[in-house]
Amino acid sequence: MDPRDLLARFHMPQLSSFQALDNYSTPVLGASALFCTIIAYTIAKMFGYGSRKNEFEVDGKTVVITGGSDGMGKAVALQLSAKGANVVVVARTVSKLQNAVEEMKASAVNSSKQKFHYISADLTDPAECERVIAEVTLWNSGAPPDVVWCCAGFSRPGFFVDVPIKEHRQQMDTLYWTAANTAHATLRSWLTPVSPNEQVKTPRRHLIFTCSTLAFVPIAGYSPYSPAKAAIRSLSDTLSQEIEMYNGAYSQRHSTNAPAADVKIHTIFPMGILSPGFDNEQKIKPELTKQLEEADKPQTPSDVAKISISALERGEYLITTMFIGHILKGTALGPSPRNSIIGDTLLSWLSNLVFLQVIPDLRGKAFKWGKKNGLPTPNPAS
Ligand SMILES: NC(=O)C1=CN([C@@H]2O[C@H](COP(=O)(O)OP(=O)(O)OC[C@H]3O[C@@H](n4cnc5c(N)ncnc54)[C@H](OP(=O)(O)O)[C@@H]3O)[C@@H](O)[C@H]2O)C=CC1
Ligand SMILES: CCCCCCCCCCCCCCCC(=O)[C@@H](N)CO
Repeated sequence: MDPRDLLARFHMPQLSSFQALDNYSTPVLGASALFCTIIAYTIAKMFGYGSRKNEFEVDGKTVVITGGSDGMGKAVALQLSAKGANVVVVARTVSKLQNAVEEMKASAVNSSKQKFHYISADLTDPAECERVIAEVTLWNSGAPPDVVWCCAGFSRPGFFVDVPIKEHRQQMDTLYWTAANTAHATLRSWLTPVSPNEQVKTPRRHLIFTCSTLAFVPIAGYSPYSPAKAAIRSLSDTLSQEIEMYNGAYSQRHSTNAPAADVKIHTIFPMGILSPGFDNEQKIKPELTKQLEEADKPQTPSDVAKISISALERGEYLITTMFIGHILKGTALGPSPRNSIIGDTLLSWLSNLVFLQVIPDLRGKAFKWGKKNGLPTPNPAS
């Protein structure tokens, strides 16, 4: 059939001709122009154009980074040091922490003013998290840190039945509990009531979690890991609501007991990060998992850190670091607070259309894998 007949059948104007514009009424053109402007404005906003205020000012502030001795955590530590922050890195291995402190000193923007410190602690132990916050407060002349960024964690991939149940529990400890313990100790310190006459001007504080897009979209072979990351996302959403009660009380600080500062919660959802932890997980990752995540092109720790910090500076809450990550978030926004009502709504519509294809595709690939290769051989680490 002649394509022009097809267009005619659907009453569509022939777009090859400029005269086609005459076929539209002024209101339709006006509405389209308005719609395009809103989209352009939203996209410009997403990339930070036009917003002057930095919502994540770290110059002269004190920042604690768990998992700050390696990978993404270390990259964050170096970049915040380059922006003038005093930084404390926390992890277990002392030698790696000492290296990170040396590197932070080298990247400091004002080395005479900035201070750096490390604390060796296993954050799966809640008492250790209390100690970290107490030690940092002492080191910071009695003031709690301004920013706490939870980055500790690693992935132990494998199929659910192949991974010993004890190791599933260990992943929950390493991922969820290191974050929840740190958040608990931090918020207990930040939310201590201060009486109106003891209030001093204190800048907004930030608690940041590091999740993974696997919290939005699970992939076969990550069952030890994804549930723990999904739990962090749920904790983050709960806290983002709960903290509003304290922020509300803070708004009345001159007449009633209230915390010393406003608090904001944020969560980062990276895709693959080319870190030492990633090299380890690749060694034991099932081949099917590698195939299912092949659309992911892992980013360098410093790219992930840079993109995350820029999003924090724009004041975002749920933060993804690349296009596919935005799509994965868009399909799972659920009840989470939005960064932009229009942008996130359009993103979720697009993502939900894309996922009509992705859901059966992932399951189909898993089925085909079993049909072709039979049962998996449990990997050597299990
Ligand atoms: N790599 C990836 O592909 C992705 C990673 N992520 C997440 O991003 C974050 C950073 O990952 P990545 O850059 O790979 O990190 P690395 O694996 O390279 O480093 C992990 C850091 O966490 C510390 N750590 C681990 N366990 C504990 C513990 N029990 N107590 C205190 N510190 C601990 C490590 O130090 P030490 O061992 O000395 O304690 C190290 O500093 C993690 O939360 C990870 O789950 C998210 C998406 C993708
Ligand atoms: C256009 C849209 C297509 C969507 C296709 C779906 C692809 C899913 C990719 C999932 C990638 C998961 C990366 C998580 C990395 C991670 O957290 C681990 N490395 C742990 O360390």
